[in-house]
Amino acid sequence: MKFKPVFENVTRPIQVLGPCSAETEQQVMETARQLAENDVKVDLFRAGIWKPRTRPNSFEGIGAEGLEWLKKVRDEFGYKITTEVANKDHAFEAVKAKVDVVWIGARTTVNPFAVQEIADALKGTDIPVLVKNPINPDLKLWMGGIERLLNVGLDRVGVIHRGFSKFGKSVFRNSPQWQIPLALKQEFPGIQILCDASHIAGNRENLYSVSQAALNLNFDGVMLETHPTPDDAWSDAAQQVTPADLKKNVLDKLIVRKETGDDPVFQHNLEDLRSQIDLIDKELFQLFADRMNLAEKIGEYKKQNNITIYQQGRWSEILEGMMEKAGPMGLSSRFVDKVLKAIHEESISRQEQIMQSENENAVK
Ligand SMILES: O=C(O)C(=O)C[C@]1(C(=O)O)C=C[C@@H](O)C=C1
Repeated sequence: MKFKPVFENVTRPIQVLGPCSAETEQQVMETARQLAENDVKVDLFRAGIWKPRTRPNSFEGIGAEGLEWLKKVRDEFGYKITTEVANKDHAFEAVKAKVDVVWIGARTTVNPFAVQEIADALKGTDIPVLVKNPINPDLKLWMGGIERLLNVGLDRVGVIHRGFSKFGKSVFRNSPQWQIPLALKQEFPGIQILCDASHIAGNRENLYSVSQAALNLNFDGVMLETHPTPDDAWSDAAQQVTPADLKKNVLDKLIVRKETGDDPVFQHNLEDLRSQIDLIDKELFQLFADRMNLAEKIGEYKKQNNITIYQQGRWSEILEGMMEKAGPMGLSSRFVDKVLKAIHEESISRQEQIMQSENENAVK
Protein backbone atom coordinates (compact mmCIF):
# COMPACT_ATOMS: atom_id res chain seq x y z
CA MET A 1 0.00 0.00 0.00
CA LYS A 2 1.17 3.45 -0.91
CA PHE A 3 1.85 6.20 1.57
CA LYS A 4 3.61 9.55 1.57
CA PRO A 5 5.91 10.93 4.23
CA VAL A 6 4.40 12.79 7.17
CA PHE A 7 7.51 14.97 7.41
CA GLU A 8 8.94 16.45 4.24
CA ASN A 9 12.24 18.30 3.81
CA VAL A 10 13.18 17.73 7.42
CA THR A 11 16.72 16.97 8.56
CA ARG A 12 17.10 13.89 10.72
CA PRO A 13 16.44 13.35 13.52
CA ILE A 14 12.82 14.51 13.20
CA GLN A 15 11.95 16.11 16.55
CA VAL A 16 8.40 16.08 17.91
CA LEU A 17 8.58 17.91 21.21
CA GLY A 18 6.26 19.38 23.80
CA PRO A 19 4.55 18.69 27.09
CA CYS A 20 2.84 15.41 27.86
CA SER A 21 -0.40 17.33 28.52
CA ALA A 22 -1.55 20.84 27.82
CA GLU A 23 -2.31 21.98 31.38
CA THR A 24 -2.72 25.75 31.16
CA GLU A 25 -2.25 28.26 28.40
CA GLN A 26 0.68 29.70 30.31
CA GLN A 27 2.42 26.28 30.60
CA VAL A 28 1.94 25.48 26.89
CA MET A 29 3.20 28.90 25.76
CA GLU A 30 6.11 28.78 28.21
CA THR A 31 7.19 25.37 26.90
CA ALA A 32 7.23 26.71 23.34
CA ARG A 33 8.98 29.89 24.44
CA GLN A 34 11.75 27.95 26.20
CA LEU A 35 12.19 25.66 23.20
CA ALA A 36 12.57 28.70 20.97
CA GLU A 37 14.85 30.48 23.43
CA ASN A 38 17.12 27.42 23.53
CA ASP A 39 17.19 27.25 19.75
CA VAL A 40 15.75 23.76 19.66
CA LYS A 41 14.72 22.38 16.27
CA VAL A 42 10.99 21.66 16.63
CA ASP A 43 9.54 19.84 13.64
CA LEU A 44 6.24 19.37 15.39
CA PHE A 45 4.99 20.70 18.74
CA ARG A 46 3.05 18.13 20.72
CA ALA A 47 0.63 18.32 23.64
CA GLY A 48 -2.05 15.90 24.76
CA ILE A 49 -5.44 17.49 25.37
CA TRP A 50 -7.52 14.32 25.63
CA LYS A 51 -5.53 12.00 27.83
CA PRO A 52 -6.38 8.31 28.00
CA ARG A 53 -5.20 7.54 31.51
CA THR A 54 -4.74 4.09 32.95
CA ARG A 55 -6.77 4.84 36.07
CA PRO A 56 -9.56 7.34 36.71
CA ASN A 57 -9.19 10.34 39.01
CA SER A 58 -5.97 11.45 37.36
CA PHE A 59 -5.80 14.42 34.99
CA GLU A 60 -7.69 13.42 31.85
CA GLY A 61 -6.83 16.42 29.74
CA ILE A 62 -8.07 19.94 29.27
CA GLY A 63 -10.15 19.11 26.18
CA ALA A 64 -10.83 21.17 23.09
CA GLU A 65 -9.87 24.42 24.83
CA GLY A 66 -6.26 23.27 24.57
CA LEU A 67 -6.48 23.40 20.78
CA GLU A 68 -6.63 27.18 21.03
CA TRP A 69 -3.36 27.19 22.96
CA LEU A 70 -1.72 24.95 20.39
CA LYS A 71 -2.90 27.29 17.62
CA LYS A 72 -1.38 30.16 19.55
CA VAL A 73 1.94 28.27 19.67
CA ARG A 74 1.77 27.85 15.90
CA ASP A 75 0.97 31.52 15.36
CA GLU A 76 3.63 32.87 17.71
CA PHE A 77 6.47 30.44 17.17
CA GLY A 78 5.76 28.99 13.73
CA TYR A 79 5.81 25.42 15.02
CA LYS A 80 3.53 22.87 13.41
CA ILE A 81 1.23 21.33 16.00
CA THR A 82 -0.03 17.86 16.87
CA THR A 83 -2.26 16.20 19.43
CA GLU A 84 -3.66 12.77 20.18
CA VAL A 85 -7.10 11.75 18.97
CA ALA A 86 -8.89 8.78 20.50
CA ASN A 87 -12.37 8.96 18.98
CA LYS A 88 -14.29 10.57 16.12
CA ASP A 89 -15.20 13.69 18.12
CA HIS A 90 -11.53 14.38 18.81
CA ALA A 91 -10.77 13.81 15.14
CA PHE A 92 -13.46 16.30 14.03
CA GLU A 93 -12.25 18.90 16.55
CA ALA A 94 -8.61 18.47 15.48
CA VAL A 95 -9.48 18.87 11.80
CA LYS A 96 -11.64 21.91 12.59
CA ALA A 97 -8.70 23.49 14.41
CA LYS A 98 -6.46 22.69 11.40
CA VAL A 99 -4.01 20.77 13.55
CA ASP A 100 -1.06 19.87 11.27
CA VAL A 101 -0.76 16.21 12.29
CA VAL A 102 -2.71 13.96 14.65
CA TRP A 103 -1.51 10.87 16.42
CA ILE A 104 -3.39 7.78 17.51
CA GLY A 105 -2.29 6.54 20.94
CA ALA A 106 -1.33 3.05 22.03
CA ARG A 107 -4.54 2.48 23.95
CA THR A 108 -6.54 3.33 20.84
CA THR A 109 -4.48 1.31 18.34
CA VAL A 110 -5.40 -1.82 20.29
CA ASN A 111 -9.05 -1.27 19.37
CA PRO A 112 -9.86 -1.72 15.66
CA PHE A 113 -13.35 -0.20 16.17
CA ALA A 114 -11.85 3.00 17.56
CA VAL A 115 -9.22 3.23 14.82
CA GLN A 116 -11.87 2.66 12.15
CA GLU A 117 -14.06 5.37 13.68
CA ILE A 118 -11.14 7.82 13.57
CA ALA A 119 -10.23 6.79 10.03
CA ASP A 120 -13.84 7.37 8.91
CA ALA A 121 -13.91 10.76 10.65
CA LEU A 122 -10.68 11.83 8.92
CA LYS A 123 -11.67 10.46 5.51
CA GLY A 124 -11.59 13.11 2.80
CA THR A 125 -9.05 15.28 4.63
CA ASP A 126 -5.34 15.18 3.89
CA ILE A 127 -4.27 15.34 7.52
CA PRO A 128 -1.16 13.27 8.28
CA VAL A 129 -1.55 10.65 10.99
CA LEU A 130 1.04 9.01 13.23
CA VAL A 131 0.05 5.64 14.66
CA LYS A 132 1.57 4.54 17.95
CA ASN A 133 2.08 0.84 18.50
CA PRO A 134 -0.63 -0.98 20.45
CA ILE A 135 0.23 -1.46 24.13
CA ASN A 136 0.60 -5.21 23.60
CA PRO A 137 3.40 -6.49 21.34
CA ASP A 138 1.15 -7.35 18.41
CA LEU A 139 2.67 -6.46 15.05
CA LYS A 140 -0.48 -7.36 13.09
CA LEU A 141 -2.64 -5.06 15.20
CA TRP A 142 -0.23 -2.18 14.58
CA MET A 143 -0.25 -2.94 10.85
CA GLY A 144 -4.05 -3.13 10.94
CA GLY A 145 -4.26 0.38 12.40
CA ILE A 146 -2.11 1.75 9.57
CA GLU A 147 -4.09 -0.16 6.93
CA ARG A 148 -7.41 1.20 8.22
CA LEU A 149 -6.14 4.73 7.57
CA LEU A 150 -4.70 3.89 4.15
CA ASN A 151 -7.95 2.13 3.21
CA VAL A 152 -9.98 5.33 3.61
CA GLY A 153 -7.53 7.19 1.40
CA LEU A 154 -5.39 8.89 4.03
CA ASP A 155 -1.89 8.50 2.66
CA ARG A 156 0.36 10.57 4.88
CA VAL A 157 0.87 7.99 7.58
CA GLY A 158 3.81 7.40 9.90
CA VAL A 159 4.38 5.50 13.12
CA ILE A 160 5.58 6.05 16.65
CA HIS A 161 7.19 3.33 18.72
CA ARG A 162 6.38 3.88 22.42
CA GLY A 163 7.23 0.44 23.77
CA PHE A 164 4.98 -2.32 25.06
CA SER A 165 3.32 -2.84 28.43
CA LYS A 166 4.99 -5.43 30.59
CA PHE A 167 4.30 -7.07 33.88
CA GLY A 168 6.86 -6.85 36.65
CA LYS A 169 9.95 -4.77 37.19
CA SER A 170 12.20 -3.57 34.39
CA VAL A 171 14.47 -0.63 33.67
CA PHE A 172 11.93 0.54 31.10
CA ARG A 173 8.43 1.84 31.71
CA ASN A 174 7.43 0.19 28.45
CA SER A 175 9.60 -2.51 27.02
CA PRO A 176 11.13 -1.53 23.65
CA GLN A 177 11.16 -4.98 21.98
CA TRP A 178 12.94 -3.37 19.05
CA GLN A 179 12.38 -6.38 16.80
CA ILE A 180 8.69 -5.40 16.47
CA PRO A 181 9.14 -1.87 15.08
CA LEU A 182 11.91 -3.24 12.87
CA ALA A 183 9.53 -5.89 11.54
CA LEU A 184 6.99 -3.13 10.90
CA LYS A 185 9.57 -1.21 8.86
CA GLN A 186 10.09 -4.36 6.86
CA GLU A 187 6.34 -4.59 6.17
CA PHE A 188 6.02 -0.91 5.22
CA PRO A 189 9.36 -0.02 3.62
CA GLY A 190 10.04 3.69 3.80
CA ILE A 191 7.43 4.51 6.44
CA GLN A 192 8.66 7.23 8.78
CA ILE A 193 9.17 5.93 12.28
CA LEU A 194 9.71 7.93 15.43
CA CYS A 195 10.68 6.71 18.86
CA ASP A 196 8.69 8.02 21.82
CA ALA A 197 11.64 7.63 24.15
CA SER A 198 9.75 9.33 27.00
CA HIS A 199 7.24 6.49 27.25
CA ILE A 200 9.83 3.76 26.79
CA ALA A 201 12.21 5.20 29.39
CA GLY A 202 9.60 6.45 31.84
CA ASN A 203 12.32 8.48 33.53
CA ARG A 204 14.63 11.38 32.69
CA GLU A 205 17.85 9.43 33.04
CA ASN A 206 17.26 7.07 30.12
CA LEU A 207 15.85 9.52 27.57
CA TYR A 208 19.16 9.87 25.79
CA SER A 209 20.11 6.19 25.70
CA VAL A 210 16.69 5.14 24.39
CA SER A 211 16.66 7.91 21.76
CA GLN A 212 20.17 7.00 20.63
CA ALA A 213 19.30 3.31 20.51
CA ALA A 214 16.44 4.19 18.15
CA LEU A 215 18.66 6.25 15.86
CA ASN A 216 21.21 3.43 15.84
CA LEU A 217 18.41 1.27 14.40
CA ASN A 218 17.71 3.82 11.66
CA PHE A 219 14.62 5.43 13.18
CA ASP A 220 13.78 8.77 11.57
CA GLY A 221 13.38 10.72 14.77
CA VAL A 222 12.11 11.09 18.28
CA MET A 223 9.04 12.20 20.16
CA LEU A 224 10.04 13.61 23.54
CA GLU A 225 8.13 15.27 26.35
CA THR A 226 9.26 18.55 27.80
CA HIS A 227 7.80 20.83 30.46
CA PRO A 228 8.98 24.16 31.92
CA THR A 229 8.65 22.81 35.49
CA PRO A 230 8.67 19.03 35.07
CA ASP A 231 8.25 18.15 38.73
CA ASP A 232 4.93 20.00 38.77
CA ALA A 233 3.60 18.32 35.61
CA TRP A 234 0.02 17.07 35.91
CA SER A 235 0.86 13.86 34.06
CA ASP A 236 4.01 11.77 33.59
CA ALA A 237 6.22 14.10 35.65
CA ALA A 238 9.04 11.56 36.03
CA GLN A 239 9.78 11.40 32.31
CA GLN A 240 9.63 15.11 31.48
CA VAL A 241 12.57 17.53 31.41
CA THR A 242 12.90 21.25 30.80
CA PRO A 243 13.53 22.37 27.21
CA ALA A 244 17.06 23.42 28.23
CA ASP A 245 17.82 20.00 29.74
CA LEU A 246 16.26 18.25 26.78
CA LYS A 247 18.59 20.10 24.45
CA LYS A 248 21.72 19.73 26.55
CA ASN A 249 21.31 16.18 27.82
CA VAL A 250 19.49 14.54 24.96
CA LEU A 251 19.14 16.30 21.61
CA ASP A 252 22.63 17.82 21.35
CA LYS A 253 24.21 14.46 22.18
CA LEU A 254 22.33 12.45 19.57
CA ILE A 255 24.42 10.97 16.78
CA VAL A 256 22.60 10.44 13.48
CA ARG A 257 23.89 7.49 11.53
CA LYS A 258 23.57 6.90 7.81
CA GLU A 259 22.34 3.59 6.48
CA THR A 260 25.23 3.23 4.10
CA GLY A 261 28.69 4.77 4.03
CA ASP A 262 30.28 6.57 1.09
CA ASP A 263 33.89 5.96 2.16
CA PRO A 264 35.27 3.18 -0.13
CA VAL A 265 37.64 1.83 2.54
CA PHE A 266 34.80 1.52 5.03
CA GLN A 267 32.64 -0.11 2.35
CA HIS A 268 35.39 -2.57 1.42
CA ASN A 269 36.02 -3.60 5.03
CA LEU A 270 32.31 -3.94 5.67
CA GLU A 271 31.87 -6.18 2.63
CA ASP A 272 34.82 -8.30 3.70
CA LEU A 273 33.34 -8.82 7.18
CA ARG A 274 29.92 -9.53 5.67
CA SER A 275 31.30 -12.23 3.38
CA GLN A 276 32.86 -13.88 6.44
CA ILE A 277 29.45 -13.79 8.09
CA ASP A 278 27.86 -15.34 4.99
CA LEU A 279 30.31 -18.24 5.15
CA ILE A 280 29.69 -18.83 8.83
CA ASP A 281 25.90 -18.67 8.34
CA LYS A 282 26.17 -21.30 5.64
CA GLU A 283 28.19 -23.58 7.90
CA LEU A 284 25.86 -22.94 10.84
CA PHE A 285 22.78 -23.89 8.85
CA GLN A 286 24.43 -26.97 7.40
CA LEU A 287 25.14 -28.01 11.00
CA PHE A 288 21.54 -27.29 11.97
CA ALA A 289 20.39 -29.50 9.09
CA ASP A 290 22.76 -32.30 10.18
CA ARG A 291 21.51 -32.03 13.74
CA MET A 292 17.88 -32.24 12.59
CA ASN A 293 18.67 -35.38 10.59
CA LEU A 294 20.03 -36.97 13.77
CA ALA A 295 16.94 -35.90 15.70
CA GLU A 296 14.78 -37.55 13.04
CA LYS A 297 16.75 -40.79 13.36
CA ILE A 298 16.18 -40.69 17.12
CA GLY A 299 12.49 -40.06 16.36
CA GLU A 300 12.32 -43.27 14.28
CA TYR A 301 13.89 -45.34 17.07
CA LYS A 302 11.56 -43.80 19.62
CA LYS A 303 8.58 -44.60 17.45
CA GLN A 304 9.60 -48.23 17.06
CA ASN A 305 10.24 -48.56 20.78
CA ASN A 306 7.26 -46.55 22.06
CA ILE A 307 9.39 -43.90 23.77
CA THR A 308 8.27 -40.30 24.36
CA ILE A 309 9.68 -37.53 22.24
CA TYR A 310 10.26 -35.13 25.09
CA GLN A 311 13.12 -36.16 27.32
CA GLN A 312 13.34 -33.87 30.31
CA GLY A 313 16.65 -35.24 31.64
CA ARG A 314 18.49 -35.10 28.32
CA TRP A 315 17.12 -31.66 27.52
CA SER A 316 18.28 -30.24 30.89
CA GLU A 317 21.69 -31.83 30.35
CA ILE A 318 22.02 -30.12 26.93
CA LEU A 319 20.80 -26.75 28.20
CA GLU A 320 22.91 -26.66 31.34
CA GLY A 321 25.97 -28.04 29.55
CA MET A 322 25.84 -25.39 26.82
CA MET A 323 25.17 -22.60 29.32
CA GLU A 324 28.40 -23.51 31.07
CA LYS A 325 30.42 -23.62 27.84
CA ALA A 326 28.85 -20.50 26.34
CA GLY A 327 29.96 -18.06 29.05
CA PRO A 328 33.69 -18.49 28.35
CA MET A 329 32.92 -18.17 24.61
CA GLY A 330 31.51 -14.71 25.26
CA LEU A 331 27.88 -15.66 24.57
CA SER A 332 25.13 -14.44 26.87
CA SER A 333 22.95 -17.01 28.61
CA ARG A 334 19.87 -15.23 27.20
CA PHE A 335 21.12 -15.85 23.67
CA VAL A 336 22.11 -19.46 24.29
CA ASP A 337 18.77 -20.13 25.92
CA LYS A 338 16.86 -18.69 22.93
CA VAL A 339 18.89 -20.56 20.31
CA LEU A 340 18.74 -23.91 22.09
CA LYS A 341 15.00 -23.57 22.72
CA ALA A 342 14.43 -22.85 19.02
CA ILE A 343 16.50 -25.91 18.07
CA HIS A 344 14.73 -28.11 20.59
CA GLU A 345 11.31 -26.94 19.42
CA GLU A 346 12.15 -27.74 15.80
CA SER A 347 13.64 -31.11 16.77
CA ILE A 348 10.45 -32.01 18.69
CA SER A 349 8.26 -30.95 15.81
CA ARG A 350 10.27 -33.11 13.36
CA GLN A 351 9.93 -36.10 15.69
CA GLU A 352 6.22 -35.36 16.10
CA GLN A 353 5.80 -35.60 12.33
CA ILE A 354 7.58 -38.95 12.31
CA MET A 355 5.47 -40.32 15.18
CA GLN A 356 2.30 -39.33 13.39
CA SER A 357 3.26 -40.58 9.95
CA GLU A 358 1.34 -43.71 8.85
CA ASN A 359 4.07 -45.81 7.37
CA GLU A 360 7.00 -46.91 9.39
CA ASN A 361 10.08 -45.58 7.71
CA ALA A 362 13.06 -47.75 8.07
CA VAL A 363 15.90 -46.17 10.00
CA LYS A 364 18.40 -44.91 7.52
O1 LIG B 1 17.87 -36.95 22.94
C1 LIG B 1 16.71 -37.16 22.53
O2 LIG B 1 15.96 -38.03 23.01
C2 LIG B 1 16.22 -36.37 21.42
O3 LIG B 1 15.15 -36.68 20.89
C3 LIG B 1 16.94 -35.17 20.97
C4 LIG B 1 16.46 -33.91 21.61
C5 LIG B 1 17.32 -32.78 20.98
O4 LIG B 1 16.93 -32.23 19.95
O5 LIG B 1 18.39 -32.50 21.52
C6 LIG B 1 15.02 -33.73 21.32
C7 LIG B 1 14.02 -33.95 22.20
C8 LIG B 1 14.25 -34.31 23.60
O6 LIG B 1 13.44 -33.60 24.48
C9 LIG B 1 15.66 -34.20 23.96
C10 LIG B 1 16.65 -33.96 23.08
